[in-house]
Amino acid sequence: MIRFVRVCKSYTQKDRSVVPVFAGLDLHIAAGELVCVLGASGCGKTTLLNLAAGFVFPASGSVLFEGNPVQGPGPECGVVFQDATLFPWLTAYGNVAFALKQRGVRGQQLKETTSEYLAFMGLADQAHQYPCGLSGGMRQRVAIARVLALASRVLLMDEPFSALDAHSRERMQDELLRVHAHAGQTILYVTHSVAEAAYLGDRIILLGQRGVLLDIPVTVARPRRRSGEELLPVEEQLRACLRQEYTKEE
Ligand SMILES: Nc1ncnc2c1ncn2[C@@H]1O[C@H](COP(=O)(O)OP(=O)(O)OP(=O)(O)O)[C@@H](O)[C@H]1O
Repeated sequence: MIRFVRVCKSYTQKDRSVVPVFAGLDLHIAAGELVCVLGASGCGKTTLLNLAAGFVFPASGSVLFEGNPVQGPGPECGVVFQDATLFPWLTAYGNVAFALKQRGVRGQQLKETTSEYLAFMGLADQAHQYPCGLSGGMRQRVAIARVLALASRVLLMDEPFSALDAHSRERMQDELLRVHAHAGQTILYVTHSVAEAAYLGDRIILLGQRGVLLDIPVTVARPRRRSGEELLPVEEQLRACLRQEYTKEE
């Protein structure tokens, strides 16, 4: 569904120095896959999502969505960042409805879809609260409800739960798995947590300074046990690879 073909990407800093990020990255993401992306800080995880979303473009090579070059942000991709970016002057309901209105949804369908997705994320009672009256977890759930309501076929998630407390994070991870099992979106999920990647991923990609270091499937059946012994071999493989990468940097 998404293909990165010999993608080269670098950034020019203010002092004109060039930071190379990808030099010939090849990656294929199949429809319906939940792919977790791990890697040391600065290796290009966010850049990978931004390329898939059409927020930035490769210097050479191509990023393809169903065979066509990604030419800019489109309705097929929903993006969730680390901190929910909600309009503070709109309620939870207003934030979800606004996104739907942008897509031309009106009238009864607008009301029904907005309410349905807020309820799906457990926010029916908070629908008329403004973001400042919601907890961080609730704001993040509104952001996810907004993306899900748009029925994007691809979800690009950049450390979406990292600002949450441990309990909320686990709940949100399970909600994401429930949504994925229900709607089968293709998900690219950036995380710094080996345990989170092993718990969520169908497949884990470990990025390093020289591109993809590891690309492994997680074949453990769901529901998985958090840090269960079935996941240990995957976690250990990832940790060993990350350790090596950090050692090289030092
Ligand atoms: N807009 C930009 N302008 C200049 N340099 C950038 C820009 N965006 C990213 N970079 C640089 O590109 C490299 C990759 O950044 P990116 O944010 O993709 O990494 P990351 O793996 O997501 O990092 P982290 O885990 O810390 O979020 C970094 O060295 C970063 O400083």
